[in-house]
This record gives sequence, structure tokens and C-alpha cells, in this order.
Amino acid sequence: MTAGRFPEITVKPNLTLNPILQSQIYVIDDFFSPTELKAILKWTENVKMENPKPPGKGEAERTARRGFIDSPEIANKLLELLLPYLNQLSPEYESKIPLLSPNIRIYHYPIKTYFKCHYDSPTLDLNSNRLSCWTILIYLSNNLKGGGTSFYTSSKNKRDSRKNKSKESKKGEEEEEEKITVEPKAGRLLLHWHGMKNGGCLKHEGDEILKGDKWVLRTDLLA
Ligand SMILES: O=C(O)CCC(=O)C(=O)O
Ligand SMILES: [Fe+2]
Repeated sequence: MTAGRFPEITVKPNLTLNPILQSQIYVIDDFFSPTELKAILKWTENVKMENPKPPGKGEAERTARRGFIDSPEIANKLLELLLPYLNQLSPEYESKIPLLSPNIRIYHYPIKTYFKCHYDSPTLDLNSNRLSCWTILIYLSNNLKGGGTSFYTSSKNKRDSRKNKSKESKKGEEEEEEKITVEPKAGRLLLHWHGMKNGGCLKHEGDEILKGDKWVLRTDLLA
């Protein structure tokens, strides 16, 4: 689908890529300025939003509204802003031609909505024939309560380790599960790993919104 012109976003020198959990979760604050956020929220009015559907077999329940547009232009603009930070990621981003998925998704979580625990999967981008490896979420809203993105860090919560679950419990060596919540601060960009290496994606969820409306822009970095 088409949407109006995406607002101009300026390059901001000297932002910091902060590791929240090495090799898994990173954030960049102030990726979008308050003025840019206002313009982007206005721009989302052009995106056709769909109401949530009941989860399919094996899918996590999500009660937010979603919309998407196919936009290589927006993906390229976001990539230009992100490029200076990609060499600091672990697992290393090895691609010679960095690329973001043109599938730009917008999520709108009204109060009391959520996205239950799940794992993101490497997804094929049919234009480039490349798989995704890092999830990118950019939080767009102020004045929220709740609505963080929470990760469960025990190694048994990595996608690939689920296969070994029965072996682990026999040994009686289950690790304590730690929960890390990334607050959905307006303008913050979150990167989290969901590629094949390093055990895959951590179990995570979008917490229930306790106050306000959470708007998020999602895309993915392609391997
Ligand atoms: O909205 C969030 O905080 C989480 C979104 C998410 O997990 C996803 O897009 O896969
Ligand atoms: Fe996810």
C-alpha cells in the first residue's frame, strides 16, 4: 500500500549504541527527535491499520493494531541513520551490503493491549533474497505506562535451546530466568538478535499498556 511522504529525519552525530545484553539487545536513544516523532505519528495516519486477529496455531496472542507498507525508501533512510552503529553489533554484522527490510510495520497498542511471549524468526525478503537477523523497533510515543519490551534471558529461552529442553531438565541444571525490560522511551531504537547463530532469538513479549497509546515502527536488518 502507499502512504504519504515520510517526514525528513536528520542524521544525528554522536548517538551511542548501548548494549543492554551483549550479543542480544542494544538500544540507541534519541534516534528520532521530538519534532520528528510528532511528524512520524502524523504520517502514521496514512497507514491502513488492521485490527488484531485471534492467534493461529503456535502463534502468540497479540491485541495491538498493525499496519504495514512496502517502502525501500523508508528502509534506506533508516539504514543511512543506522549505518554508523552497525559495526559495533555482536554477533558481528558481516554483510558487505547492509540492507533493511522494506516491510515497514507500524504497531498501535491502545491501553490494555499486549503481545504475548514469542520468538522472532529469520524471514526471507523476497526482493533481495536475504534473511532477516536483527529486529528493529523504534518507539514513537510519549506518556506511556507499561508497554515495555521484555526479554527472558536464561539460555533455555533461546529459540534453538528448546530442542534440548528434556536433556537439560534431566540434568537438573535449569538456570534462573532473568527478565530484562526495555522501556519504550519515545525516539529510542531497539535492536535485538533473531538470526541463526548464537542460539537464535530470546523469548520476549510486548508488555501490557497501562496508560496511553504505544506506537512502534518495526523493520529488520537483513543478513
Ligand atoms: O512491541 C513490542 O514491544 C514487541 C514487538 C515484537 O516483539 C515484534 O514485533 O516481534
Ligand atoms: Fe518479537
